[in-house]
Amino acid sequence: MAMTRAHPHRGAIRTSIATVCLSGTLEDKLAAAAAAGFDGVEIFENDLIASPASPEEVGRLCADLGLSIELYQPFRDFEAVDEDRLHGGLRRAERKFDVMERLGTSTMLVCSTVSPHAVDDDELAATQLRTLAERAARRGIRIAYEALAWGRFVDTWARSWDVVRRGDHPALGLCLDSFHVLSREPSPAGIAGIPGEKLFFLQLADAPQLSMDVLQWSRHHRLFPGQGAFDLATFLRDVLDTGYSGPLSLEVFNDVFRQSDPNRTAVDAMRSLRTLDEAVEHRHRAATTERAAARPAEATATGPAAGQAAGQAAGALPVAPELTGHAFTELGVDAHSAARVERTLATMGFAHRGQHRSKPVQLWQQGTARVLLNTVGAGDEPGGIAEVRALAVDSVDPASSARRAEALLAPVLPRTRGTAEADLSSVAAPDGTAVFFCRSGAEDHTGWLSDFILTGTEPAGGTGLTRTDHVALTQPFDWFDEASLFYRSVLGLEPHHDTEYAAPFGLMRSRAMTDDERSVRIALNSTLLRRGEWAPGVPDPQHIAFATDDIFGTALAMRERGGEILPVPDNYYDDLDARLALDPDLIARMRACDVLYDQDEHGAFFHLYTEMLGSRVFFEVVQRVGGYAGYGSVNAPVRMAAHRRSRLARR
Ligand SMILES: O=C(O)c1ccc(O)c(O)c1
Ligand SMILES: [Mg+2]
Repeated sequence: MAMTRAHPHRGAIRTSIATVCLSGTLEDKLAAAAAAGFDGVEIFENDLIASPASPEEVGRLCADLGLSIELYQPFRDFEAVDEDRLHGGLRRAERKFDVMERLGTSTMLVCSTVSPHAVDDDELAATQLRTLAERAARRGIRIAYEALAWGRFVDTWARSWDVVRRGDHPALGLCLDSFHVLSREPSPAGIAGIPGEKLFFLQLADAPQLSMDVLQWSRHHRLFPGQGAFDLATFLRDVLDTGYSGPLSLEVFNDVFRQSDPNRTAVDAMRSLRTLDEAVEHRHRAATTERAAARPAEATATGPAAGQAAGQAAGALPVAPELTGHAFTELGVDAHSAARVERTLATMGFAHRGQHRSKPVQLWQQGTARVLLNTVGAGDEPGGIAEVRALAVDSVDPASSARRAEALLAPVLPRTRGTAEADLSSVAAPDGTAVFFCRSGAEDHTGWLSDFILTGTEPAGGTGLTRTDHVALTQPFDWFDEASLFYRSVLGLEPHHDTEYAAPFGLMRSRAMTDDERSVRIALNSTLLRRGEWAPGVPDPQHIAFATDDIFGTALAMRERGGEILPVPDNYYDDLDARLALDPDLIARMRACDVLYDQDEHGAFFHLYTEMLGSRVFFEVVQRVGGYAGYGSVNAPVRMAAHRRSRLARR
């Protein structure tokens, strides 16, 4: 499906995905690309070679699926060689042109050579590419030349552009691949100066910032835009400014995606492209506004382009409505765990405020922190099931939030609606967690609280908890990048906290996302490697963190009510003293209350944990002082070891 928004310089943007991004056979990949709504594909040669279908049949299959074949790739190690090798290369190319003709595609990607037989002579490379382009042109084919970041000689976009310019043939143009460009030059200058008609193809990929061999980086760690560290919005903005009118094509080599359900990966890919498109649009608007402000006399000149973009935006992705907080978090509990979770909530100062009119769901509340306990069938988990089933955010416009989620291909969950029950929209996150969009204070159905028969009585004094600070979910290794893009794009959050740390049962990776106002925070954790069978910690723990303005007051009040706080070892406090030389009285108070500590350039962070409740859930209490932006992940290994210890003690 073509993106409905048009760039001011051009028509509707076509979307495309390289078959190499997806797992399976060529047929699996094409079906997945089509189902996710892509307009076209890049056919990766190995996928065709392994297919029993003839090129004509593949062409027809694509046509039947509504996919255009945007590119055939890769043609390698052609240029800057001696005459013999040139003839061999031209013969090889003619055979591939035959295949392309049969497929019905007209752009061939040629990667800059890595051959030991090539020579360092750009003039020769240009001349030979021109010969290739002449042959291609006779067959109605174009050559898109791409600099691999590890090319033997041509290894930057600037040098590939120089070769293309020297080659000077209408059927010879450039392929830009954001990975090769941004892995070498995070903010490349000059791309916008390439004439759009010489830019034949654009491949998009993101990647995490890694210090490693660039070929390994590219072949194993590429990600979809928005999942890594590259500034793709600025890059794409520059490319579109050239007047480029080809497709936006994703080309991601990734070890996990190569093994994942291609339908799922293709949806992730499309979500990424739609979100990138939106980010580019923001850049465009910001730039237009800046220009208009700087040069008022020219405001009318920039007006029409901006107007056109804004007009086209109707029907595009609904902007992410402002979020105002966590509305509730729903825990699934069973007969074994329910009593323990209820007792813990009570000792934390929560009151059982209401009962759902028709479902076995309790509402527990303190301040605006709300936990729903949904009794689910008994399982065979020791200690009982306790897990996060749903998280709900308060949105100023829940209907728009839901429309945005749908436009980003989030699976909409069926509404199980009874009489006088909230008609809340919810979608499924990649790990199955339901995400609800509410307006807790509203009178209409989004005011979901009216579904509960409230006890009427305000509970007598809590422990000082005011709101939900964050919800932390452990993601299966394979879904981490997908999940982080999901929460970012669907909820309009920005990632601002990415860390890795060594924990007792493996290396962990943590990424948190939040809105501008920091009213909703979601933290995702995962192991850095797939886990084996030895995973004696708590499998995939989840937690809800509640905010307090006085951690010591909260801790004492919890203890007065018989609450258990996760014990922290003395070694921890000795180290805190050694590292940070905090006021000894403060350390003594933390030690007495099992409160952990962290600080950053903005402020300080105090936090404490409960024991593990049932299979995988625990609670945290946090106090942020002076704009501390993190999550205390430096202390997570201490917490994990403590949870392990108390689990063993309870056996
Ligand atoms: O890793 C490679 O060989 C390879 C092939 C084709 C591409 O477009 C690319 O970016 C990399
Ligand atoms: Mg490429």
